[in-house]
Amino acid sequence: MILARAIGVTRRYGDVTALHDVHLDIPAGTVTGLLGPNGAGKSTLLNLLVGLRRATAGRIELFGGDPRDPARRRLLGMTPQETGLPGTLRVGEVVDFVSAHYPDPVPRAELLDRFGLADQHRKQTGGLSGGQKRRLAVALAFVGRPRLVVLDEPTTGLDVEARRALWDAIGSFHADGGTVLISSHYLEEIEALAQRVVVIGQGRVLAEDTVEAVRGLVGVRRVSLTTAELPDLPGVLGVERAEGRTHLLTADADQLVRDLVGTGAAFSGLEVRPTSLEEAFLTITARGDQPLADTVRGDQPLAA
Ligand SMILES: Nc1ncnc2c1ncn2[C@@H]1O[C@H](COP(=O)(O)OP(=O)(O)OP(=O)(O)O)[C@@H](O)[C@H]1O
Repeated sequence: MILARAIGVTRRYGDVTALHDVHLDIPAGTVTGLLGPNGAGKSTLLNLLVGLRRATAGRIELFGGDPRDPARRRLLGMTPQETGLPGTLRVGEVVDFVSAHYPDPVPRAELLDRFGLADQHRKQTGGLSGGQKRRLAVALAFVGRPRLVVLDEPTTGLDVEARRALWDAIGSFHADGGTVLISSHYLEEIEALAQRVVVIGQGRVLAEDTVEAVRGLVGVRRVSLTTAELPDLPGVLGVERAEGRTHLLTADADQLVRDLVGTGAAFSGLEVRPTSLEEAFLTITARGDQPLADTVRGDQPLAA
């Protein structure tokens, strides 16, 4: 069953096209990760799916109908990228207030325990740390036992321990049959949580696949060296030259280095480093608007 669906959705803000002809299905029982660099259109897509914004063209379906219908919205839990909590209310009071909107809310103690906030229930939210506020904001998305939870970069600003605690809570919701759509900049976050990943760049869906397949696509390494003449090497996705250095992009740095040594070419200052996800996206999306799977091919240089 498909819980949420974008059908040929375009969204413009004035002259900016934030999303262009996006198709996306969120099947029940899955954790889908939405991955993309800054400004890719992730928040816009999430906000459209939950009915906070309207599409310029195309259609959104939430639980088979209009996402603005309150009866449908009640089956949804959402934590937007930025949340404000009333600073003078206590943590427990905020949970009670939100719980009152749902017929069968998760009991307060259970919810706070699940999100590592059990000790904080008497504290005013204004006195919570940034990480605690974020955890509370995410916990509130789960209070009404939603069928679908939408989380927009839920762990931004959290330390490693808090991030893991949140992953555990999201993971156990999924283990109980829950459906989650989560956006993130962090590949490891998507790897930890999602089975399926949708890569979005410049307002378009560039890839939609298992986490493993997409990791292969964006797992590009940068091999840098100083050399007078670069031999022909297999598996080179792109070549850049800057300040006397040659930078090769490849999905298999070990093999590339073996091949390089095998050619007998003279080189110095060999360095291998992972490209960041951001960098990989910039390189890949710089090629234009082809789907990622078509873009990352060994026979095409990625960078001019
Ligand atoms: N309210 C708005 N008014 C004008 N332009 C907007 C508005 N919201 C988003 N945009 C633009 O739409 C594009 C997509 O933005 P969006 O926030 O959806 O991206 P994102 O992938 O969520 O980015 P980030 O990872 O930085 O949160 C960007 O170019 C952004 O500047």
